[in-house]
Amino acid sequence: MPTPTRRLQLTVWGVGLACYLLAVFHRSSLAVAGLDAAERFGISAAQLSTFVMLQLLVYAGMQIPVGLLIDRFGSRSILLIGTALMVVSQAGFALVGSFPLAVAMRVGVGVGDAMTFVCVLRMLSSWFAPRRIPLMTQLTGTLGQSGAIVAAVPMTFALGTIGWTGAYLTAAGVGAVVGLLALVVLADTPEVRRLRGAPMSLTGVRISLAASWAHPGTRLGFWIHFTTQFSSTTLSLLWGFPFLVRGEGRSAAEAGLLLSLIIVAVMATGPLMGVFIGKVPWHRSTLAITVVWSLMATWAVVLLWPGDSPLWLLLVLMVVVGVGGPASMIGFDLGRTSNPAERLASATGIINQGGFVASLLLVVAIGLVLDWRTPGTSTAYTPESFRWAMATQYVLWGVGLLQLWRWRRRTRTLIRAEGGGPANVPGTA
Ligand SMILES: N[C@@H](Cc1c[nH]cn1)C(=O)NCC(=O)O
Repeated sequence: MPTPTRRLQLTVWGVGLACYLLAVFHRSSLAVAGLDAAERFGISAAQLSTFVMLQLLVYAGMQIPVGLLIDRFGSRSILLIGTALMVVSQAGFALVGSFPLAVAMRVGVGVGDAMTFVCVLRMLSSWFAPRRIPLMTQLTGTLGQSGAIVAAVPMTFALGTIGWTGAYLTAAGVGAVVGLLALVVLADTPEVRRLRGAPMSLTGVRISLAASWAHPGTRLGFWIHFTTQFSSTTLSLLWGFPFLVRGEGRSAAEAGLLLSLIIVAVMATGPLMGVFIGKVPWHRSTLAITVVWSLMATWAVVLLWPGDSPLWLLLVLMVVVGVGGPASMIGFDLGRTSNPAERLASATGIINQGGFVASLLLVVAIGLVLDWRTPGTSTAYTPESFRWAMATQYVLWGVGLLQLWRWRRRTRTLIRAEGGGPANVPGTA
């Protein structure tokens, strides 16, 4: 294949990244508007959290269909549909006044969001040489997370100045501009603008998914994503603010700054991890396991600390939690090196479900435990109830680590059987 110029590669990557950043922005744009949303739709805090749960549910549930659609219709087409869906739904969210319609619009945003990341990763694997993909993948995941900062700062400003409808319509407008850019610039591969895979019967779909799932590398990728990401997703999307304010006695301003540190840690460590896994692919899972142990240890110190944790400890916690994000991307690299191109997107979709399923389970578990440990129907959760609730993470880490070890052993055995080894991991050269 003719090598595309570096400039063209970077242009395609930049536009794909802009689409993903926009998806993260749309996904996070409700986090700063909680109070306005409660007032606008006349809903309680519990109903507000259904938005987040629904969003995670839709995201996770869409991953396999989206992966299959990409393998069949190409990443460009699916990415454009996803971006258009987010624009229309976000515009609808700006205009509707009832809770059920608002929920329907958030589902639309969630479906569009679910289509974005897997498309961008699939496109990268066609545009860049295999040795560059780990770094480009990390850069995409890392820089894309800044969409959450864009959602936090300018969105708060827009809500305060031009109001709900103006702020969400502006967000939709920005999305439309990025969508147009994607329409003009993106191509599935350097040679083919609109790639189409073979039509798939239901049996074909079943066989392809079963083959991806049967590969130990896909399974290892799934469990890496499952185990490393949920702490940061859950804190960022819902429980971080109440945990820091009610559970750790921090002011609202301190809590906001601490949560922003998660994104700073993502930005700082993502590229380093990309370089590491590109150079020592054999130890991708070792790095993921190290991050999981660090998460477990740091959370243990915070939860066992007598009284409120000191600020330095919460700073460390946010950094370690942030590192979990880039660590989860290791899962995608395992998916890439374990599956052929024609089922790469569906394998990526399977892996991408891991962290979001775990986050959904955790969001629900924290809510249930908080209610269980708080007397009556009060939502004045105590620091003690937050300790119990946050400790539910250890169940997910326990299950995840066991599976991680199991599938890492099998993946390594398979690589050795195929003639590879520590110095020579197939698909990484
Ligand atoms: N693990 C995340 C991305 C990430 C990278 N660094 C921090 N987080 C992930 O799976 N992303 C999928 C998505 O749609 O955001």
